Amino acid sequence: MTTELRVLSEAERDAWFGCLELAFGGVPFSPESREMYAALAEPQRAIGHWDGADCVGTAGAYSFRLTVPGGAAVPAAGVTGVSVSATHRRQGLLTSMMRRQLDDVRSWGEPLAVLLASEPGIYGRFGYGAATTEMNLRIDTSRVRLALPPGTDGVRVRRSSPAQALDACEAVYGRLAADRPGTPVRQPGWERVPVNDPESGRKGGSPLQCVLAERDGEVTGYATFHLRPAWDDAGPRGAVAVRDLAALDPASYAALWRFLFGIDLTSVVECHNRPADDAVLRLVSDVRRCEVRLRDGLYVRLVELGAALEARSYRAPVDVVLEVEDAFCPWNAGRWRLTVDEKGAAVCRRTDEDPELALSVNELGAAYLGGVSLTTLAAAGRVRELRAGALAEAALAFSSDAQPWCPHGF
Ligand SMILES: CC(=O)SCCNC(=O)CCNC(=O)[C@H](O)C(C)(C)COP(=O)(O)OP(=O)(O)OC[C@H]1O[C@@H](n2cnc3c(N)ncnc32)[C@H](O)[C@@H]1OP(=O)(O)O
Repeated sequence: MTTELRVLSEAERDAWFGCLELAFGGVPFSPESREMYAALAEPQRAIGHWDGADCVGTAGAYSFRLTVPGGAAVPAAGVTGVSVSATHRRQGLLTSMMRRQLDDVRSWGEPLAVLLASEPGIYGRFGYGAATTEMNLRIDTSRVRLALPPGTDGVRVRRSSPAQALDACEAVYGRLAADRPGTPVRQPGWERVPVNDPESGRKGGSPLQCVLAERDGEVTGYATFHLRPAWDDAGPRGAVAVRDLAALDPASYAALWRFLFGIDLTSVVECHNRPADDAVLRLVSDVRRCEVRLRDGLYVRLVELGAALEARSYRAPVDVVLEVEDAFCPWNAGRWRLTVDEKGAAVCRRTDEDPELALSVNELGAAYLGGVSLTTLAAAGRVRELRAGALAEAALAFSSDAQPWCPHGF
């Protein structure tokens, strides 16, 4: 069987989307979701595999800018919509799309590609490393109390509709983005994604609800959530399913959590996709009644290794020669000297000096946003130290204070 791989044309969009929908089980997207994603789509950056008139493979790449350690927003291809028809799986179609896509991303001059994987086993072979961790939480609010910081009572929490709160929420998101590596800087249209509310996403809960935190009339935070109220003779049994929560200061942050903890007819707060260092775990009285589950989040692929390593800043000076393996993008393979000055600014150049650390591009992708330590990767046998001291120096330089996190899907 032969298939043709080509850039998507306008006329082919519906067939491309149909292939994607079927590959994920055939449950149709809601009309609103479909319209929203169609508006965000960048067809000139999407590719499809065609078997005659049938679309049998899809892959897209949003033109993101991603926050990296130090706060810069670096061009990154946001890989999305990857699928191969069940009739054509395990014949190399995905591999050929990843080949074409990474060549394209390189030709566009974007040093990074990033994605959220449907399954963790798929993308390592293409040089992606899991760089962020998502924390899922289930808090027993009938038992857990919050230690509120001074000023919490001065924050007003008021209801708004998600649609009306959109601009205020975006302003908060935008102010927080530079401090959180892994955050996509949202471009116009993307503000709709966190408030998109198809019935299938509610899991039996209410339509999306929203509250704003305000001080002196200024919005200082927001939370969006679904409610699944329930009760019986023994008391409240319902759940608050938090979709999003962000605040500009500790008092606003605590006020939002206090509101969520106190909603009548509920005894559980569930959160999906919180950052691994979420301060809520430092507010609670009983961490044992907060079930924590960690999973992989954003995967990072250094497409142009030198440009990528120069685009972020570092926590400490370092001068280290890296020996990098990269079978899928061989232009990155070989020795690179990374030199970081006192201000954290880096120069990364080809060298033929003796290597001091040996690793593959996957480990560099995992460590890139500062959330996965090179020391931990070395303990797992995935980084080799060839000069004593090089590992500790590089691990410190690569680390980030805030844990990297990607707050929304794409
Ligand atoms: C960013 C995103 O959009 S993530 C979404 C990914 N899409 C999905 O999960 C939708 C359902 N699944 C699919 O559409 C397909 O099965 C895909 C896209 C995951 C794989 O497509 P295929 O064309 O079958 O992959 P291809 O034949 O190129 O396989 C390449 C290699 O990956 C392996 N592989 C493929 N799928 C998986 C998987 N789900 N888990 C682990 N390994 C996998 C293959 O075994 C093969 O390994 P090999 O190189 O050692 O032989």
